[in-house]
Amino acid sequence: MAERKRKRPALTGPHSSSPVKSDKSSDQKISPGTEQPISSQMRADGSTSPSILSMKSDGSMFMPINFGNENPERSQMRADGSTSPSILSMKSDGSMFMPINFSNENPERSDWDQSDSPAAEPRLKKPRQDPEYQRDDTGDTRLLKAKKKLKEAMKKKCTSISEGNGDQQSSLNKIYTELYITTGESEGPQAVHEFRHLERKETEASPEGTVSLSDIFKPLPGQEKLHRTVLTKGSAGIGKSFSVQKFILDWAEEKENQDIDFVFCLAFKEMNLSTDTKSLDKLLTEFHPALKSLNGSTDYVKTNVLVILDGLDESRLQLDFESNKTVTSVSEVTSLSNLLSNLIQGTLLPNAKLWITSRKVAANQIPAKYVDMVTEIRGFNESQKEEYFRKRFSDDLTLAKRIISHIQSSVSLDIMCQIPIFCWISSVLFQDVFSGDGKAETPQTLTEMMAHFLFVQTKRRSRKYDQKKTKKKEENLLKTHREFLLKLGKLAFVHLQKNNLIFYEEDLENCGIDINEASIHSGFCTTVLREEEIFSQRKVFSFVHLTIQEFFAALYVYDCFTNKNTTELSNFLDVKDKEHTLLDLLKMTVDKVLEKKNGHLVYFLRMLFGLMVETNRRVLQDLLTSPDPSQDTEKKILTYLKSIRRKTLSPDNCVSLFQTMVEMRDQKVKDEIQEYLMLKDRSKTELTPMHCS
Ligand SMILES: Nc1ncnc2c1ncn2[C@@H]1O[C@H](COP(=O)(O)OP(=O)(O)OP(=O)(O)O)[C@@H](O)[C@H]1O
Repeated sequence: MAERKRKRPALTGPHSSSPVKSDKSSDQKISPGTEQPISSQMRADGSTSPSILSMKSDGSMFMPINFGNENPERSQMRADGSTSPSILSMKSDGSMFMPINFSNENPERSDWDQSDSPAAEPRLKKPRQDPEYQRDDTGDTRLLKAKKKLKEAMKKKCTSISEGNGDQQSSLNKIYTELYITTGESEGPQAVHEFRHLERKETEASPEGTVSLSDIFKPLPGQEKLHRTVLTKGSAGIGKSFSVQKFILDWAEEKENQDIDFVFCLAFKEMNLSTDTKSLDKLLTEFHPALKSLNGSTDYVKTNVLVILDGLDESRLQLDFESNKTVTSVSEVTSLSNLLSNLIQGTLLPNAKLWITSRKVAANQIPAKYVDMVTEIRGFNESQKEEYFRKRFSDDLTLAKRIISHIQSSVSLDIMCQIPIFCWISSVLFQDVFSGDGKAETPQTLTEMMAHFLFVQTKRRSRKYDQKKTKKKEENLLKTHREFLLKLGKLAFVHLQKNNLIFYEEDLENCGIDINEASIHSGFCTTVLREEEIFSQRKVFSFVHLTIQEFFAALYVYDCFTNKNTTELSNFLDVKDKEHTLLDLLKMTVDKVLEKKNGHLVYFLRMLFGLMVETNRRVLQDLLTSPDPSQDTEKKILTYLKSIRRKTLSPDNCVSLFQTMVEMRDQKVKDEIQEYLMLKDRSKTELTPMHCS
């Protein structure tokens, strides 16, 4: 019923003790009651036209593979050639004219009076003339108070994070490593990282087209006006949610973006839990109880607001931009999907900044005309990757060095580690390997990497919690835990189909999982007890990262396929009446996944097919059954994949199939692309859509 998460903010992290700078913006930007609000967001020409943006020209489809970002700013231009942001009359929001709420003149003075707190903000030097300020003869206002409370809450939420070992929290500032972020987007939907090394020098040499996280709302060189909506794309585990968390933390710690008064973060995976209608004000307050101190006033809409919508790909809402009901007031009650589509269109909170993050395959749900700037997180470049390991193992730099050189010794591992989630998995994996006998295995594919990860986590869990350890048990580690691991696989698969990433206790029980066992199986499924009462204070569970849920789902389906246990899959494939061969089942799965528009099962497909290859699953031999070798299924399914690629496929699907073949260690397409890139005169060579995508 709920969805899951990939990186999750610590809900109970300690309060940061970092010094808080004085809030220079607080007496400048908040202008409640004035008719001259946040001028920085206004178009100089006063126009109210929405932005129009071509996210990807059709032409790009058949251009030579562009692993870099040859024309990064193309996608930021409006159709009229201007780069100006959309802007809208402040007055379009009915709430602007709501009477100021005098019902609670000075309700929580004592809370606000925290002048002894290190985080206390300086008071306003001069009393302001507008009524909202006059009501408070000390100059403290409810807005300032709410802003301060919000910053404190955000700091608490974002200071530490759980990266996977449920029992261990890390400081975000300590482990956060700068990411390579470009403006515009790469041409290939999501496979770019597979070959990025081929042109790494080129991209790293030029900072052009790159943007720092804290600058995404600042105008680009040559761009005079600010943009309202930024869409940040990136593949799974590339660091989107981590970036969101870091952006918020820097704001809350008053290090960056102090022109923004309120930062609200709405994660789609959490919004999926909300079923009732509500106003935007109610939604924001549910997610950010700091707003409660405004006692119902919606004056914050007159300040500089940033709303972050994180993880669009995790959304189960149908966003309708064509025939949705127009909503202009934050107090108007409507459905959640209506609220969000109006927010994205700019009819709701027209003056707010909006930041949407999404995996690439799901990002096209938002019409280009509602996006002013596209950025893409491309993961770590060479030096950032090394920096990551040095930070993670700052107390053992020799280990960091060994891991870095080990990763660099394998081309595929090196490429995989451009994606931060794999740096994390590698650090878990190689910490274990290098503290053992030193005979490190070098995973070559995503599936193999995940298989090693599962093995290491199971071993850790066993060391920590298994009371009666016997040598035999250790040797048959995966066999011992097989039943539990496959139940987790079932949970992963059942909910992946529905794009559910957060589960309740009853969801676990429905899959036969003992809650206590799930809780101690940290590293896979972490217990999260919400600190805030968002919708209900209930125990919720999620896989540490979506990629891990996808891998578990693949394990489960692989097991069902190879053991002919297809009754469990009848909701997924039409397998009721007939017995099907493994090859049939795999073919049906490809067709089913390619049918899906949002691409949310493609990583599952990739790893399911990866498991068909013996080398990828050798570390899991006690857990999984091998297919009958006489059927030659591996070869036949590869032939099938190659035959599909000749049919008309979307670029995203082409890439998914390509990645699936790479996962099955088929080198053909990869070799053809490399050959092409070596050519002196590429113009004479004809490329297929598969190569281009
Ligand atoms: N900048 C970073 N510094 C250090 N570690 C990072 C960074 N970005 C990501 N990571 C690591 O990668 C993991 C995945 O990152 P994150 O959850 O942000 O990815 P995502 O892009 O939101 O993925 P998905 O689309 O699957 O949700 C994090 O849990 C963390 O371990």
